[in-house]
Amino acid sequence: MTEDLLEAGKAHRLSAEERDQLLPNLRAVGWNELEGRDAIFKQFHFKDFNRAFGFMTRVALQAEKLDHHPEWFNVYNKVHITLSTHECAGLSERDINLASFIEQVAVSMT
Ligand SMILES: C[C@H](O)[C@H](O)[C@H]1CNC2=NC(N)=NC(=O)C2=N1
Repeated sequence: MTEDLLEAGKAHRLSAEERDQLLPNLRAVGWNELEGRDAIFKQFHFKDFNRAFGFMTRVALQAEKLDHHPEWFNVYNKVHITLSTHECAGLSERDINLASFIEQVAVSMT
């Protein structure tokens, strides 16, 4: 696996310029910045628990591959996800990449 894929190296908190460039696409599909914490958040709704858990399973396998894991909450068909990077105590490119992957999976599950 390439270093790119594993995103080896230290994560850095996104600069204001990087945020201006990277966040609008995610905002457009329902991701929002949390207040009081440097993280992004989105609520997903699926048809039923099977779809929700299938979605979570696919995200979990990718998260493990990337060594970057979501904070999430599930009840029945709802999944709430918060993304942030512990290493830099805030939002990094790893969160943007995982959010983009999560969007692809969500689209394929709805
Ligand atoms: C030791 C291990 O590499 C780290 O704890 C990884 C695991 N998963 C992680 N997930 C998230 N969201 N942020 C991290 O900084 C992080 N770090």
